[in-house]
Amino acid sequence: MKRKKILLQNVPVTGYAAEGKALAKVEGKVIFIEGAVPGDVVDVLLTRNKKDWAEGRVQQIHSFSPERVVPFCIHFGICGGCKWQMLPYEKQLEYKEQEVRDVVKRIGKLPDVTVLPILGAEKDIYYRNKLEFTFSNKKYLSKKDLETLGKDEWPGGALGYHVPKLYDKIIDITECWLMDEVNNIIRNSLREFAEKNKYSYYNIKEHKGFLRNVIIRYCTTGELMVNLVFGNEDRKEIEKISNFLLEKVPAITTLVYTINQKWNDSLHDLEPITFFGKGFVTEKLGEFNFKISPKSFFQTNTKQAEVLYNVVKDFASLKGNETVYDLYCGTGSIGIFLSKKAKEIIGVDVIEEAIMDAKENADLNHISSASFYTGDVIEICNDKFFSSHGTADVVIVDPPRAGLHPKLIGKLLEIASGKIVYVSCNVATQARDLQLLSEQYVVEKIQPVDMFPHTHHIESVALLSLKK
Ligand SMILES: C[S@@+](CC[C@H](N)C(=O)[O-])C[C@H]1O[C@@H](n2cnc3c(N)ncnc32)[C@H](O)[C@@H]1O
Repeated sequence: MKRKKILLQNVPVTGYAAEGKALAKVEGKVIFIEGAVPGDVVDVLLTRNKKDWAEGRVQQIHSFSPERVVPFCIHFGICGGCKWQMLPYEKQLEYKEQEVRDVVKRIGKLPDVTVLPILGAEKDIYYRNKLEFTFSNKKYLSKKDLETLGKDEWPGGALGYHVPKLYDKIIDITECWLMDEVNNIIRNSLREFAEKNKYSYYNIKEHKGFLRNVIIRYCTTGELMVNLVFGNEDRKEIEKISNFLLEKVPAITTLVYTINQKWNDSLHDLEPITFFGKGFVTEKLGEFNFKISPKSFFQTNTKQAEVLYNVVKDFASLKGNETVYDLYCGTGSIGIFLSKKAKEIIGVDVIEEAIMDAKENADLNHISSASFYTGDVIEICNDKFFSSHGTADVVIVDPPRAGLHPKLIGKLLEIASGKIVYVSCNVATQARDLQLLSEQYVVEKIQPVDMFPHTHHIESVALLSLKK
C-alpha cells in the first residue's frame, strides 16, 4: 500500500538541529527539516513520521529568514557539496559551536565541560586539496530542464558530482568553489575536448564507456596532480587527451591515468600509470612534507589540518620524554606532526597502504622515533603490544564517524595513560565515548575546528586527563 504524503504548511522554523537540519514544532511534535533556516516559514513534505518526531524536506519557502544570504554557487540546491551557503559563514560557525555544546550536555551528560570557541577557516572557498568528478552518460535534469527539453532530444552526458542519494545521476558542474579556479579549467576543458572528439561517457548501468572519473589533487606547495580514469584501455586516445590537458593546463606537475573496468568506482585495487611527472605530489603541514600518491588518504583541507594538528599538539603539551600512541593514525600525519616533541610515536591503522605511506612519510622527514603498525586497534592494542612498546604517556585517537569501539574504550581505561587527546569528525559519537571515558578521566576541554565551510561537518578535539 502506498503511504500517504503529508505536507505541513506554513511552518515557522524556530531553531537549528544537528547535521545541518533546522527545527520546528508542530502541535507539540518536533520536526527536523532539511533545507530550512531558523526564521523561515516553510511548507514541509514529511519523509519520516514517528510518534514524537518527524523529518521532512522544504517544499516551498513562504517567508525567508533574515539570516539568509544569496548562495554564491550556481549549482546550489541540487549539488550536495556546500549545502549551507544560504547562511553567512559566521552564522554557520555559531551553529556548529552550539551543536558541540548541545551534544556534550545531551549525549555526553557532561554539562560543565569547557567548549572553546570554534576555530573557523581563513578561507571558506578554495579550501579543498582533492576533488573527484565523474563522467556519466546520464545527466541530472531539473524540473525546468525537463520542461524545456524536446520530447526526443538527448540531454547529453555530464561531468560533475553525484546527485545526493542518486547513484546513477550526475550534475553537470560548470563551476566549483571548493578548489582553486584550476579545477574549473581542468574539468571544463576536458568536457569540451571530450565532446569535440565524441568520446563516450561512462554508463554505470551497462558498464561501458571510455571516460569515467577525474581526480584532482592541488597542494599548497603548488604541486598539481590529475588522475584520469578510463573505462577501457585505448592507449592512442588516452595519450591524446592527456597531451591536450597538459598543454591546456601547464600548472599540472604530474598526470597519471587508471584503467577501471570494474563495476564500482573504487581505485584502491588498481594501479595508476604515470604519464607525466613523478606520479605523486608533495604537501606540507607545518615543517613536514607528505608524499601523496594517487591512492593515498590525506586530510582534504590542508590549512585547517594544520590548525587541527596544532590543537592536538597544544593539548598533548609534550615535554620530549613521552611515549605517544597515535591510534587510527591513517598516513601518520598527526604522529609525524608531534614527533619532534615526543620520545616515541607508535601509530596503528587498519589500512595497510596508509601504514606504508606513514612509514614513507616518517622516512621522508628523517624521523626515526616513529613506528607504524597495520591492524585493527581492538586486536592489535593488547597488553603485549603496550608492554613491548612502552607505557603510554599520551594516547591520541582519531576514529572514523562511528567513534571508538567499546573494547578499545575498555582497554584505554585499563592502560590509564596520563592523557587522551580525542580527535573526532562526529561530535555525537565523541560525546558518547567521552561519557564512558569520564569514569576515569576528566574531560578538560573541547576545541571545535571547522574543516569544511558551507557544510554541517564539525571536527572537534577533546583533552582528557587521568583522574588523580
Ligand atoms: C579519521 S581517519 C584518521 C586519519 C588520520 N589521523 C589523519 O589525521 O589523517 C580514521 C582512520 O581510522 C582507520 N580505522 C578505521 N577503523 C579502524 C580500526 N578498527 N582499527 C584501526 N584503524 C581503523 C581508517 O583507516 C582511517 O585511516
